[in-house]
Amino acid sequence: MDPFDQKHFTTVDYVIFAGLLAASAGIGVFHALTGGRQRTTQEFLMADRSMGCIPVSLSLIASFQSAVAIIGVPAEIYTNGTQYWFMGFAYILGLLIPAYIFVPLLYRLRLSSAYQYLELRFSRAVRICGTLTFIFQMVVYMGVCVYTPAFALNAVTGFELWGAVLATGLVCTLYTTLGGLKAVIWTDVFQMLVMFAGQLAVVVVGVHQAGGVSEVWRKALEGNRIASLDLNPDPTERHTFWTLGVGGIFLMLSLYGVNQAQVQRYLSSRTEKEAVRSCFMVFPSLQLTLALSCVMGLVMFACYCGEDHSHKLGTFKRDAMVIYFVMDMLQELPGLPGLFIACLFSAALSTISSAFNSLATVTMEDLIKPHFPSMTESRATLLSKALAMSYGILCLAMAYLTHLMGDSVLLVALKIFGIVGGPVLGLFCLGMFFPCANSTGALVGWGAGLVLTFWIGIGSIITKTSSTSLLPSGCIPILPVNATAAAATTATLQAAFSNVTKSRPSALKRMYSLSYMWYSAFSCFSVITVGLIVSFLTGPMKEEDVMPGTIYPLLENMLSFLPKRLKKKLCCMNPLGQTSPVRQPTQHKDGKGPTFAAEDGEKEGFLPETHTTFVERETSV
Ligand SMILES: O=C(O)CCCC[C@@H]1SC[C@@H]2NC(=O)N[C@@H]21
Ligand code: NA
Repeated sequence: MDPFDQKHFTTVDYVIFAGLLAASAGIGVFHALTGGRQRTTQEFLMADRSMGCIPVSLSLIASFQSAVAIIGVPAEIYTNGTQYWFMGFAYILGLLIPAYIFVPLLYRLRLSSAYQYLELRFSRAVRICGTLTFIFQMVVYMGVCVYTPAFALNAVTGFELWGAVLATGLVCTLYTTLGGLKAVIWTDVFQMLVMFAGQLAVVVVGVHQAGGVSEVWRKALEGNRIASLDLNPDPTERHTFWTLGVGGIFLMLSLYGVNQAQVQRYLSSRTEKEAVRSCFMVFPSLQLTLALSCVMGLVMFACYCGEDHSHKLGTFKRDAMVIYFVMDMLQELPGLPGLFIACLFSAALSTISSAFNSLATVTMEDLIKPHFPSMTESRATLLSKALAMSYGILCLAMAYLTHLMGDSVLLVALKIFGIVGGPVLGLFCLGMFFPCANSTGALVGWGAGLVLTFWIGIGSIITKTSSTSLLPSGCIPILPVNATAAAATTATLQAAFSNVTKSRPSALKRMYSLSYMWYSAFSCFSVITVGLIVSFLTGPMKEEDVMPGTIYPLLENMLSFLPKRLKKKLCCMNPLGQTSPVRQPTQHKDGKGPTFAAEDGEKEGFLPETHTTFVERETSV
């Protein structure tokens, strides 16, 4: 069969695709007409803080599992082998740390925006920096998420590119604007199920067509796509156990620990326990989606033997190959191509709707409400809806920008999280774990982290040092490039690689070739290091000046074995020399702000002198 013949949809496929859009829109309308009918920002942005852990956990995954992962991961496995699967190790600490540290601390502060924490701990300026960084990250990321499925489809099936982008964007904007966070969470649940079904169908049919599991395994071994445990400590090595298993932890923390889209879901849970439980429940489903996409890559390899011509045709084509493979596999089974397309757009819709809603939330809570405290509830809700709409339009524009980026979509998305998400993670870690950090230190640290990681990220793109390892290819080429040209290209590339290893790369070159999986960790540590140095230079913060409930006593817990004097030096204890157990506010039952557990002689449930809750006291002072 001519490998270049475009795959065409049957009516069944279009019906399934239209069904997905209709069902999503329906859920949006349902939540606009029921409950409180989205009349308050508490409902529109926080789902009335009434959600259970099952929908929240599925929505947490769907928010950062877009078409990028659905087609980017199989393309990665197909080209470079199963090394990427070690990302699964990062999910362990990447979810345990949020469950034990970030979620309880942020939940008890009863916030709406995660970045309110930065004002409570540091200053208004630090909060604005966190908010603007988040907005930048999500707007760029949204562009990639809208563009990926539409582009890949157009490349393989001639599916009308901008028609798909428009349909996705409009339906998404509709139900996000109508139904608020409740609609976004429940559509995420529905779309997550469609994603599982679509990926499973491709894997089951693919394994069958490739001749069974043992056949897939044998071919993957022959084409050395089964990666061994690579403990190479070299940080410029793109994918090793360290870059994925350890570097990936910081990537996960920047998403599942401090990203507004995820924090908003924790805060929308009906109790702190539900929020923590939803974090734990993410783990098995996340491992399942990772396994499905990795196996899809191996099955694709078994069918096409991994002829790697992506370097010749630009890596973007590599992502389109996955769609080609799927259409090729499911061609004879009417309805399954439509199911996979529905899976692709479910992945995109669930991520984009989460992005719209969280962008509208932080814009309202962090940038607008502080300047218009007297704004009425109805106006605030109307403005939130207008914001969700305008972010929808903006994201269509960003989709076009993605058209210009040349990398594989998975790389683009993960680099964005590293470069932009890492510094925000650094800000939260600086605030939570180092009581002596002050807001000047936080601001300078944040700036340093952003500049440094942007510099490395841009540098790696310009000098093209992000090494895409060219594994030896298999047998039949997928895309009909003439053999001689391909052989010539591979030969010149190998020659190029050989002389690179001969000449000693300069320090700058080595810095540019830092694996993109280290960006999150690198920027996080830069922010903390610079933040602490500047804090000490400008007068460290005193323990009693730090807002209670904004510190996680990590340092004290870790240093508990040290003599008191040394601890006093290290993390500026109060003058009495003992570490005043930082009093964590407890969540008050009747929905008022956090209060503190009574100490000896104090009245249970309220702060001793003022009998007001913690938040009221602070604002009344
Ligand atoms: O799928 C996307 O839109 C972005 C790529 C994956 C983002 C990170 S990678 C670790 C974690 N696992 C996921 O499925 N998503 C996040
Ligand atoms: Na998604």
